[in-house]
Amino acid sequence: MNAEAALALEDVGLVHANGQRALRGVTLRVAPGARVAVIGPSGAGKTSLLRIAATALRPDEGRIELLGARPWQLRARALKALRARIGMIHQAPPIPPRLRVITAVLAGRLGAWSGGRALASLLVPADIAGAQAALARLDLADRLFDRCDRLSGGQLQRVGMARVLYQAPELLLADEPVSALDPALADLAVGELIAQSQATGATLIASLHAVDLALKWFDRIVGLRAGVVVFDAPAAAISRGMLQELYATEGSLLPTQTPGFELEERGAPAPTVVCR
Ligand SMILES: Nc1ncnc2c1ncn2[C@@H]1O[C@H](COP(=O)(O)OP(=O)(O)OP(=O)(O)O)[C@@H](O)[C@H]1O
Repeated sequence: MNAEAALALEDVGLVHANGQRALRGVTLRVAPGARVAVIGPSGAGKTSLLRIAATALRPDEGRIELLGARPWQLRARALKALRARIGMIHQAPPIPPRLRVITAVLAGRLGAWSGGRALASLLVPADIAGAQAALARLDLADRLFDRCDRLSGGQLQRVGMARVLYQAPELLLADEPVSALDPALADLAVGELIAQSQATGATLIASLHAVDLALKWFDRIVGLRAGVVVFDAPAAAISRGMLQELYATEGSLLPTQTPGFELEERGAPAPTVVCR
């Protein structure tokens, strides 16, 4: 594998502890700074794929390379340092309910700070302006000192996103990051993830439920079904037929956030398309 990829998966397979296979023969190469959306029906393996990229799960088969390293060959300290360069936005962020919003956002940099600074920041918030700026990007600056258990699901989702924007990781992973947001906020939030990648050069890989959101914002779309990559193509080359086939198990109904979204048939895909 080439050391320059932000993420390189080669023939990766994953079987969950209960014997359920989630991924099979996944080969994917994402260059530094690239922006990739992963789409596919429920149970396709999107979360499993992102958790492998975040080193939260170890593949059972194949090889993974992350930011120039082979994570599962690293010693504990080096693996921790690698993880501090990766930011994961969860569908339901794992934030302790009693935490204040500001503390939850500042926690984004705990992995990069010294033990003393991290501890001090939990007691007295260190960078109020920085946390507020990250929240303002998601229209949430006025909730800075609220407790997280006083927030709605959509607000909490945006706090989780602000935390990772504040972290400013080299590899930004997002697992259905806007599933609890209304269409206008979802559009704003995905736009901010793209802006972050453009401003910092971070690689962005996001799984998205809404196909129209993926096509609007991302350069490259990976279609996953039953744990297998069925296409990997520039957004401009995605055709209605490819999407209908991807969502065939859901009656070919495309999940979109815009009612009546229609993708015009674009004919034969461009030559760069990889269909499996
Ligand atoms: N912790 C787990 N234990 C056992 N099986 C799991 C676990 N997590 C996921 N699976 C199974 O692995 C497969 C892929 O699941 P995954 O959550 O990765 O898909 P997904 O595309 O993210 O789905 P969704 O869009 O519904 O969130 C599914 O068959 C699922 O049932």
